[in-house]
Amino acid sequence: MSVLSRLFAPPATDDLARRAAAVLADMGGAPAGELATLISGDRPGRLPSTLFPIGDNPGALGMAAARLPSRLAATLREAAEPEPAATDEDAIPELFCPGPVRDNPALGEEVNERMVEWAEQVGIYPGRLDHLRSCGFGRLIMLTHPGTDDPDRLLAATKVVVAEWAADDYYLDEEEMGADPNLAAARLGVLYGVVDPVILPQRYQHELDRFIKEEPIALAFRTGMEHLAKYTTVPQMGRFQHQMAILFTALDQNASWRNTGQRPAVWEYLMHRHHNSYLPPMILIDAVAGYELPAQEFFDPAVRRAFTMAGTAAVLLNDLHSMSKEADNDISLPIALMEEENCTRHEAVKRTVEIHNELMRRFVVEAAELCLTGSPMLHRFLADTWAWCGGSREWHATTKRYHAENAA
Ligand SMILES: CC(C)=CCC/C(C)=C(\C)COP(=O)(O)OP(=O)(O)O
Repeated sequence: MSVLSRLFAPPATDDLARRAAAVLADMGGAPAGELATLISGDRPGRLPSTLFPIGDNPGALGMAAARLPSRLAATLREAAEPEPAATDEDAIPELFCPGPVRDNPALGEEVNERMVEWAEQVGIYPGRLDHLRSCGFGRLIMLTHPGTDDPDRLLAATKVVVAEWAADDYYLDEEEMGADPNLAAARLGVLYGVVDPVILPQRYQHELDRFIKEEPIALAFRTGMEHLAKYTTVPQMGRFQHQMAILFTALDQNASWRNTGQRPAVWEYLMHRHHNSYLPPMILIDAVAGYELPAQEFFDPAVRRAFTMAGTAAVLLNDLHSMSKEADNDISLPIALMEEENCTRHEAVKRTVEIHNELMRRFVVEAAELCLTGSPMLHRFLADTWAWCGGSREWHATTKRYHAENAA
C-alpha cells in the first residue's frame, strides 16, 4: 500500500480523523490561557494579562519579574521533562496549548459580516461568499486578539489574513479555482509589490494601478493594508511586510515541490513551516491590541526564537486539522513523516502532536527566561502570543473550513 493510499484509506482514516479531532478539541487538560500562571506557578494576573492595558500598573510588572527566578527553576525542570507517559502507548498525547482567553461570538460575527461585505467589494472568493462566511475568519481574529473589543481594529487584521488565505487558495492550493503552481512565483512576486508598494517609472505606473484594480487579491491586499495602517506604527508595518516576504518565499518553495513532484524531508518541511507559519497574523498582536513592542526587543534573536516557535507550533496544528481537506499531493508534516519514517497515519498524527508540544513547551521556557529581563511590553507580547495560540486552537477545532460536518 502506498503512503498516500494508507493516509487516505477509509474507513480507518475516518475513525482516526474523528479520534484525532476529539483529542485536538478537548481542552479539559489544557494549560492556562494566562502565560503568567504557567511561568510563575502563581495565581493569574501577576504578570501582564492579555486583558490589562499597558500602563495600568507597570510597577506590579517589575515586581513580578523580580519574583520569577525562584519559580523559574521549577518551570524549567517541568518543561524539560518528556511528555507525561501515556497509559496507552499508542494514544495521541494531549495538546500542550491553551484554550481561548476570550470568546465573544457576537463580536466575531460582527467582524465576520463586515469582512464578507468588504470581500464582495474587492471581488475575492467570487461566488463563494457563503463559503468564506462559514470559515469564520472574523471569529478567528476575535479569538486570537483578546486585547481589544474594537471591531474596526479586528476587521483590519481580518482583512489582511483573508487576503493571505486568498493568495494561498487561489494561487497555490485550489487548482479548480485557477491555482497553478507553475504561475505561483510570478503571481506572488507581483503581489509582493502591493504588500510593499512599488513606485514604477511614470509611463508604466498606470499599468500597475490597473492591475491592482482588476486583480481582486491585489486589491484585497491594497485595501486591507490601508485599513491596517490606521493601527500600525512605521516599524510594525515594516515588520509585517518583512514577514510577508518570508511567507511568499515559502509559498514559492511549496509551488516548486508541486511542480517537480519532489517531496521534502521532514527537516526541510519543518524549515518550510518555520517560514510558512502563522507569524503574518501573529506579528500584528501588539498593533491590534494598541501597543508596540519596540523594534529593539522584537528583533532580539532570543525573542524571535521564542516567537517563531509559537508560530510554527500553531501552523502544525493547522496541518493536523486540515488533513481532511487537503489534496493527495499536498504536503504536510504528517505526510512528510509517513513518507520518510514509513509510519502509519496514526503514528504520524501522534508524532506531529509531540513535535507541536515540544515547540510550545520550549516557547514557555524561553518566555520565562525573557521575562526575567524584558520590558513590560515584552512580557505582554509573550502573554499575547500564548493567548493567540489558544484562540487559534479554538478556531481550528470548530471552523467549517476544516470541519465540513459542522456546515449548516
Ligand atoms: C493566515 C495565513 C494564510 C497565514 C500564512 C500561513 C498560511 C499560508 C497558512 C496558515 C495556510 O496554510 P495552509 O495552506 O496549510 O492552510 P489551509 O489548511 O489550506 O487552510
